[in-house]
Amino acid sequence: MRNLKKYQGVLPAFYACYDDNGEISAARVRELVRYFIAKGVKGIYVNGSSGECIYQSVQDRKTVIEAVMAEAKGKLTVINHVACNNTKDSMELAAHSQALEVDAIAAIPPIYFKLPEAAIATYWNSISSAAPDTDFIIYNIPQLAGVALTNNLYAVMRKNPRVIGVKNSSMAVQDIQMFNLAGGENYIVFNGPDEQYLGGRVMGAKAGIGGTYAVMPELFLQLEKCIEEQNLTTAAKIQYAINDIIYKMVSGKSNMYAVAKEILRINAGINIGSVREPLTALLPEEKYIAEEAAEMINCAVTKYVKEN
Ligand SMILES: CC(=O)N[C@@H]([C@@H](O)[C@H](O)[C@H](O)CO)[C@@H](O)CC(=O)C(=O)O
Repeated sequence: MRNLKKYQGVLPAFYACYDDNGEISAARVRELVRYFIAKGVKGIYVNGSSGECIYQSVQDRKTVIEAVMAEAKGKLTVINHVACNNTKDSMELAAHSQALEVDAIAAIPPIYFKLPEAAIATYWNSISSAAPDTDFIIYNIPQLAGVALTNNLYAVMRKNPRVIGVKNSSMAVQDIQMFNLAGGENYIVFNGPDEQYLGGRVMGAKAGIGGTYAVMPELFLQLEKCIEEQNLTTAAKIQYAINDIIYKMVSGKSNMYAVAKEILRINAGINIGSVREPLTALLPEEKYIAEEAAEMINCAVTKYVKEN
């Protein structure tokens, strides 16, 4: 049996940290890592959707994970997403990740062209072969990738001994139950949609990776604690508070990650820049959205964390 404990818990998706010119800032990456260490999360998921990987170069992504590991090694579980939508660059990032001794690499399927499952398996196994000593996590996010992981493809991938599980961001929580049943105790499923962290954990996910954890890690840690204690009544209340905050964050035209970065400036005094075009930066007339969400977070933390 594998020891998957280092993955079991709350793992915020790491944001892209840019300087004032929109270039990757290693210093700001390291500051955000220190923030997560101080918050007591289990680990971080780097260079994923929340990390704006789709809009970054291979060198950008190498710079990010190098700065992350300089600060996080030995202190956080680090999963690095390496898919680049072509096999060659993805393998280069996989090999680079192994050299840095990340805990695991992850990969979405190839996007744009809808490839047959055999081609997807070849793509993933080629990436994994470039990091032969590193755990491999399948990233299922059909609403963005346009390709869904099936039980058949998951069975094929479990023949690769480096595959340890699935980060499941599909909105159908039953997918978590399906993949958890298929893999059993020797594999892990991570819950992807933050709005259904509770549902995903109840249906079989043993951990969560999410794009909004960064602005409210205390709430997800308290939610996880309530789940572990089987206090589902309070767990539901915290999940509802989290969802109200997410709905506020996405209530305007500004990209959610631009809003999230403003919340970090307001609540944590951390400046990690804006978002990279074509994502929409925080519109001046929508700054109130971040301010109100920041206040909602502080109120929920006082109510569900500090008073307990
Ligand atoms: C479609 C999408 O981005 N899903 C997010 C969620 O965490 C999402 O941000 C959250 O549920 C808010 O809608 C994650 O599942 C993916 C993610 O965090 C990442 O890859 O960085």
